[in-house]
Amino acid sequence: MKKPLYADYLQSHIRTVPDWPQAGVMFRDITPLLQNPKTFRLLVDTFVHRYMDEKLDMVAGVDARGFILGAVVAYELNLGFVPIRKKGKLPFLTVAEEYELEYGSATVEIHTDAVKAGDRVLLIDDLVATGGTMLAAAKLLGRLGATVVEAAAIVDLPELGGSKLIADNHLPLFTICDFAGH
Ligand SMILES: O=P(O)(O)OC[C@H]1O[C@H](OP(=O)(O)OP(=O)(O)O)[C@H](O)[C@@H]1O
Ligand SMILES: Nc1ncnc2[nH]cnc12
Repeated sequence: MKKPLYADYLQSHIRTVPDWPQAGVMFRDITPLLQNPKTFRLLVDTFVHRYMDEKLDMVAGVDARGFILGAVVAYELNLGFVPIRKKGKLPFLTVAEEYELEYGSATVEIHTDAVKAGDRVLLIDDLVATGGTMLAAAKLLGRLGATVVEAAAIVDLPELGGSKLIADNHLPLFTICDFAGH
């Protein structure tokens, strides 16, 4: 896939914090990218540019960093936004998907009326690591009968295998930059 315009510029505003939240993790911190008004605008516009001619019905964002990006992209595309949340946060009827983390497991949930059968949905998170979160979120949308047109994130960490897992599950994935070998 061709690199988006400004991919390197945007990537240069992602801060790496070694050994956070635990030893051995290189945490890719997107807060500087959001903090700077110029990079925040370019970031949002990169997604808007990619999807503005797609026939979409909804944007779904993943708890929590996917909310920051997903809501703004939805607004700019004149679409509604639905949250996919960690377990126990949504008040109405939900469906849930459990998925494996590096250690243990986690659960994400969506309201049963968040999307309709046949809806074409753009799924947004900030980052793909093992891919478990993005795949579980896509499964929830699939269980409600929606089509995930694409899963989108700012960052791919290919060494953790998520983008391959997502491709193996036939889910289209768009990311702006990756940290292979960094
Ligand atoms: O590809 P995976 O291995 O599933 O990891 C990616 C997920 O991990 C991070 O969220 P985290 O669970 O740390 O939650 P947060 O957004 O609340 O910080 C990130 O924002 C993704 O949602
Ligand atoms: N290395 C990492 N940096 C930021 N968010 C993450 N989520 C999972 N792994 C991550």
